[in-house]
Amino acid sequence: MSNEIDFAAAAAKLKLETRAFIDGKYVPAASGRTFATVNPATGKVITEVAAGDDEDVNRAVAAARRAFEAGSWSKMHPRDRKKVLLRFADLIEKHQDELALIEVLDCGKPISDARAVDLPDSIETLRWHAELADKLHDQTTQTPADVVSLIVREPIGVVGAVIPWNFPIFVAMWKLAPALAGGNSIVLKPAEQTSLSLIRMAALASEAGIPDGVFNVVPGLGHEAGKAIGLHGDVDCVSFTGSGEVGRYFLEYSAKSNLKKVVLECGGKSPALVMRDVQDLAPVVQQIAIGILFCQGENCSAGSRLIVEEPIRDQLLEALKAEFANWTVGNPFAAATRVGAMIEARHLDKVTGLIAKGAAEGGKITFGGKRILEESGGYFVQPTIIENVRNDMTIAREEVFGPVLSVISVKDEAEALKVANDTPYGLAASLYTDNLNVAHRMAKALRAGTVSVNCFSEGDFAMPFGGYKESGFGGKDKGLAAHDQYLEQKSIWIQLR
Ligand SMILES: NC(=O)C1=CN([C@@H]2O[C@H](COP(=O)(O)OP(=O)(O)OC[C@H]3O[C@@H](n4cnc5c(N)ncnc54)[C@H](O)[C@@H]3O)[C@@H](O)[C@H]2O)C=CC1
Ligand code: BAL
Repeated sequence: MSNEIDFAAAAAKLKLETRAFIDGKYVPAASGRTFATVNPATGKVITEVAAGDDEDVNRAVAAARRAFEAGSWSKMHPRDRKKVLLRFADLIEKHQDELALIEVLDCGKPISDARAVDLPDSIETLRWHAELADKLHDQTTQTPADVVSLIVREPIGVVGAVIPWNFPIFVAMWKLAPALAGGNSIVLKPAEQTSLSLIRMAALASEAGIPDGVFNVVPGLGHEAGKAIGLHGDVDCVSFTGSGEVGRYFLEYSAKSNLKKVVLECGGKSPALVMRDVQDLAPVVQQIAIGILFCQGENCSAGSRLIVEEPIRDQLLEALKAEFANWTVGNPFAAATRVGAMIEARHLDKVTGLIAKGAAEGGKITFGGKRILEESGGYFVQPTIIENVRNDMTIAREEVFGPVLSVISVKDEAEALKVANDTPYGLAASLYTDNLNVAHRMAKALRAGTVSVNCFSEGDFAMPFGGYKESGFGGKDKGLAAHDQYLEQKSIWIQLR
């Protein structure tokens, strides 16, 4: 497939599975209800998806628990689990064109992103965690001669994974890969906007040899299926990515039910800081643009606040506007498209509403700022730059989750850090400087879970990812740290006789 017509035509021919996947089988929702899933680039209904609720979650959790207790996965030799997960990765790779098309259809993200980032990174993430299945050793401690101590790690049990719509397969993989590698059973709830790719992936998990009941997918609405997972007394851990509002619900659900472990990744308002010493602005503007425009800004770590030292502000903004002009917005199936559609009409309204508020509170829109391509029926927003932003304005405080960059000028490094850290969030920050001392000093001072220097990056799958402050709670995705979320630690103290 090499051109736009191929991608669109191939997407039109997809045979989409829309049912839940419970105990190794596709099944309709127990209630028989469905909900519509919409193509964000056309506003048209793609298909109807099973609307799982309490009953479906109960069935999925029961299947997950049965499988866990039976031990066909949880007690399998870790080396064999590794082989199955590597087969799962191979199958995803074999079907990656199809999965990328589904992702684009349901998410409105550019096909170039889905093919170059979402799918390959998901596959590599799965492989990396699979490889760890037989390499994470237990520990011992120094003891008296007549004692043996063991610190062993055991799978936590049934893991609920509640997934957002911006990176359905990718974020799901951040959770599934370490959880499965550790021997857990999973009940996964995709975001209602983007259920299709994860429903499809369930069949590949089964084909790879993951036993029935270990990998379940229950599509459904947040306040039904999501809430049912959160409140379920037999779910041991929930790993969630999404809004802070819903993250807080999961803490409440846990408190009201079985005190299940809760791990939250709740977005951000990440700064991109540009220091006056930067000599070559060309690579910097590219990275700033990627930071805010990749995935049309629907990215938890999006660099949405540009904090720039006054002496280089005008030069930087001029170059940045030229760079923004290169980011083609439109049909996500077109190979040249770099900015797709906002996920849904409600989100489009949120993004355009925040842009308007930014202007009303004193910001100056100097690039973009409007909904475009309305005739397509899709939810497209222009890449947007708002200047003269103060850090106390709504546009600088709320997560926009769109292609909207707020520009805040500062006098010096101290003010840059003060503004960067003056946010309830703390997910990520990127920093541009040619001075190694400035880089180290500021990287240490930034209150964020990930700091990238001279690039916009979350780091690869080996790097832990999660936020400080209201951006994160309870653990990290990715890296070795991700395994801790899904493993209990047991101390065994043996008195020798
Ligand atoms: N990666 C991130 O950091 C993400 C951040 N967001 C932020 O959240 C804002 C709103 O987007 P939404 O789709 O409304 O995100 P959301 O937080 O409502 O949705 C995320 C997941 O939570 C589930 N959910 C929703 N309500 C629930 C409830 N009451 N109980 C249990 N589960 C529930 C959803 O079905 C979905 O699977 C966005 O504008 C963006 O600012 C949204 C998605 C991802
Ligand atoms: N940046 C990938 C994860 C997320 O946006 O939720």
